[in-house]
Parts: sequence; C-alpha cells; structure tokens
Amino acid sequence: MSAPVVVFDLDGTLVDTAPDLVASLNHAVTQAGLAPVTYHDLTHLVGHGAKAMIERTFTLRGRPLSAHDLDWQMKEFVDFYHGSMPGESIPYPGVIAAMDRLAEAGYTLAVCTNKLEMLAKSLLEGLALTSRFAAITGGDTFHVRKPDAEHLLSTIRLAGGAPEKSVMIGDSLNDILVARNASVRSIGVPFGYSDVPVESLAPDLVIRHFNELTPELIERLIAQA
Ligand SMILES: O=C(O)COP(=O)(O)O
Ligand SMILES: [Mg+2]
Repeated sequence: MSAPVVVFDLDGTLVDTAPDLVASLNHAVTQAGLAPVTYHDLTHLVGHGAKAMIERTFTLRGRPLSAHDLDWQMKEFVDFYHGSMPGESIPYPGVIAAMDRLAEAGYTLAVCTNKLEMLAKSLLEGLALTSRFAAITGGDTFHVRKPDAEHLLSTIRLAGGAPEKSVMIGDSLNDILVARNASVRSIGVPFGYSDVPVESLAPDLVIRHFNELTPELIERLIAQA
C-alpha cells in the first residue's frame, strides 16, 4: 500500500522566489529597453513558466516580441537566474518543519512546478532540499504542464503514490486547477503570487501558515475524497 503523497508547487508555495525572479526577468527585459517590472507586477506574470513570464512582460510594456528575441530573452533569463541561485530565495515560514512532520509520519513528498525542471532542481539543490523529494518535475519534464492533469498524475506516479491518496498544495490557479483536473485534493496558500485571492480558486482547504500542515490534516482531507 503506497504512502500518502504531498505535492508542493514551488514558486509562491514552497519557496519565496520573487526577488530572484524579478531580478532575473529585469536582467533580460531591460537589455531590450523595457522598463523593469516590480514585485507587484509578478502576480500577473508568474505561474506559466519563464517563456510566458517574458511574453507577458513584453505585453505589459506594449512591446512586440519576435520568436528570435524570445529565444534570446529566455537564454538571458535562464543563464542569469541559474548563475545567481539560490540567491535571495527562501523557503516559506514553517514549511521545513511541516515537511519534517510529514516525512516522520511516513509521507512521500514531491514538487510539481511550471518552472523549468533544471531551474527547479538547481534551486532546490542550492537550498539543500533535494533529498526531501521522491520526485521533482518542471513545466518541461513531460509533454504537458499544469493545469493539465497529466503533469500532476505523472509526478505522483513518479513518486510511487496514488492520486486518491495525494494532496496538491499551491498558491495559484494552475495548482488548484491541476488538482481538480486530476481528482486530487488541494490546499491553497494565500502568501504566494496569485493575482486573485486563493480562496476564490475554491481549493478543498486554505491554510494560512505551514504550521497548520500536519499528517492529521492530510489524513482528514484524503478521507473526504
Ligand atoms: O515558473 C513559474 O511560472 C512558476 O511556477 P510554479 O508556481 O508552478 O512553481
Ligand atoms: Mg506557484
């Protein structure tokens, strides 16, 4: 019988990556003459991977972006971001202790992010978190990514778990949608980068702080499935 699996979104859920995302995005777009973006802009830019974040920035600034320039921007962004890791990114308050509690209770942990897998793995390595996860998947690991159910289902499968005994924890629409599409229970967190209140995304549950994330909470959520 497989252990319950708790799947974490990365940006805005497991780790506060905003300062480094803003710095790396601005490193790229300001070279094309765009005015830098702010932390506040990020809530409208993050969640669909680096390519979408760059495209959205050019749209925000009313500037065209050719396929060639997008490739150049992606290289500038990825090289700068990868080179600066782990930078100022820090795990959210209480999440390390929560993962300790879940692991001690025999739970399996995984990461399912739309960040490029290479960047996600490099960041988690830089934060010495890699060994905690049975699976780490990015927006480019499979042929689909969140909110496509297959991204989450494949992550759970890779972690050796079962969807009906899994919970997805995330900060944005893609996370709650991917869980719903995969018939997996979902927990929303309000401190990430969503452009709407996480409650409005109708997760199965909202926790205000990772101190609330306990094996008992997960058991209750899975039992309701
Ligand atoms: O890279 C992004 O757009 C963010 O991805 P995530 O919130 O799924 O971790
Ligand atoms: Mg997120």
